[in-house]
Amino acid sequence: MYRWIYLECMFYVPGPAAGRGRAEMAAALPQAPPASRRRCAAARAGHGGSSQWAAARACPRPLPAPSLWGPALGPALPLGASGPPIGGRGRPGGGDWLRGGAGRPAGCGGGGGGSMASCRRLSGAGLREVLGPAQGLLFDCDGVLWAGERAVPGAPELLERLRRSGKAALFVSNNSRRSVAELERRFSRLGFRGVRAEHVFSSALCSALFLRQRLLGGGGNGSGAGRVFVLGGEGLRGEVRDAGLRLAGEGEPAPGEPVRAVLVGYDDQFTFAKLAQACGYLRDPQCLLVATDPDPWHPLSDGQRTPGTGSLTAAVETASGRKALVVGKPNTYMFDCIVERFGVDPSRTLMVGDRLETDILFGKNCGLATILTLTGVSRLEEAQAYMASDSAAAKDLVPNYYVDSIADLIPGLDE
Ligand SMILES: Cc1ncc(COP(=O)(O)O)c(C=O)c1O
Repeated sequence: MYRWIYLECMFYVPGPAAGRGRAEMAAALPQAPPASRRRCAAARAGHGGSSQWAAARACPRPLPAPSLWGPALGPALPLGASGPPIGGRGRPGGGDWLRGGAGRPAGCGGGGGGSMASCRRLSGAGLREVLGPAQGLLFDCDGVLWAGERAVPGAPELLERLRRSGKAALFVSNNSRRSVAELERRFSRLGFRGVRAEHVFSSALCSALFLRQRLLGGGGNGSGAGRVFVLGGEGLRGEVRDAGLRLAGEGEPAPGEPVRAVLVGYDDQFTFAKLAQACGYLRDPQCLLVATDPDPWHPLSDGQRTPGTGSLTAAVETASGRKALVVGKPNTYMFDCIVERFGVDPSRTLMVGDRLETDILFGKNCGLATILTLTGVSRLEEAQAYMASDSAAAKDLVPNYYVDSIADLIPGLDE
């Protein structure tokens, strides 16, 4: 039986952002203090702050089993004392680290990590070749597991078959609309059995962890840390509160208490007045501008599109003259959160997504082999166009493999 392997305190470079154009898409996360290893060693030695939590946050341990559904899983490590090191694997500027591979794991199976993506249909014997050595898969949610309120046919069965094959599954979503608790209920409602909130890494959760790290430095209860102005709904606001931070406009502000961050998420009540308020806070250069995800738009069932967080972030960036730090895919921060909690071996982990500019680039940035599924946003022709391009940046958007639907992966798994 396979097991996730804990990679102790690895250092990566946060991925350059992409989505609506890599250059102007949100910046990679800022450089972190090179504290990860020290933190880990200190926590193990009992100097990690609030003991058990600090140790757990600093030093994730291998899971007892890869199954993330059953009792065999064992407890997930708590995420919450500090969040993973910010950009802890980084080196200044992000630059062209994708080419060089310093600190990056070797490729997985058919060419994750540093090797060239091939955009090959995954079928027949190739399915077993790729899925066989994998210890686990990361799944994007919308467009991969479900579309709106309908599960992709065969998707619940695939997760069940992965569980029976002893392979883990975790979920990475740029959707900042809902809390992970709400997402857990959604999994259940759509027929996905046994998925728990701690298996889900949303841009709302990870943004809250990121802000906690930046504003509280991994400890404290939020008092005196200043407040966060959130452009977003209750799901996002709840994650920020749960991370121990206080929201602008709620409760009694202490006299002179500053707003230390503006967090832009999906806000379907976005207004000119809110934009102006955000810009007012951002006049203070100490006030962070953070966005949950770079998604420019989302498809609707009638073929129309609805604006995504990336559109709102662009408005705030333009009006404030500031550049947002974008936490969600393709930035590697979500993967850092996963590694902190579960510890995974990137060289034996596959990333499955439907959007080239976020999911596939995220997989690439994290050193994972990637599978594009054609049930969502991106088309095969787009991947082929990126592959034909002379631009190295475009080639980073090419998946290693593609399938028509994730149900096509089922024959590659043992009974
Ligand atoms: C507001 C919002 N953000 C982001 C996403 C993308 O989510 P995912 O990363 O799960 O595809 C969606 C998908 O519907 C969405 O509605």
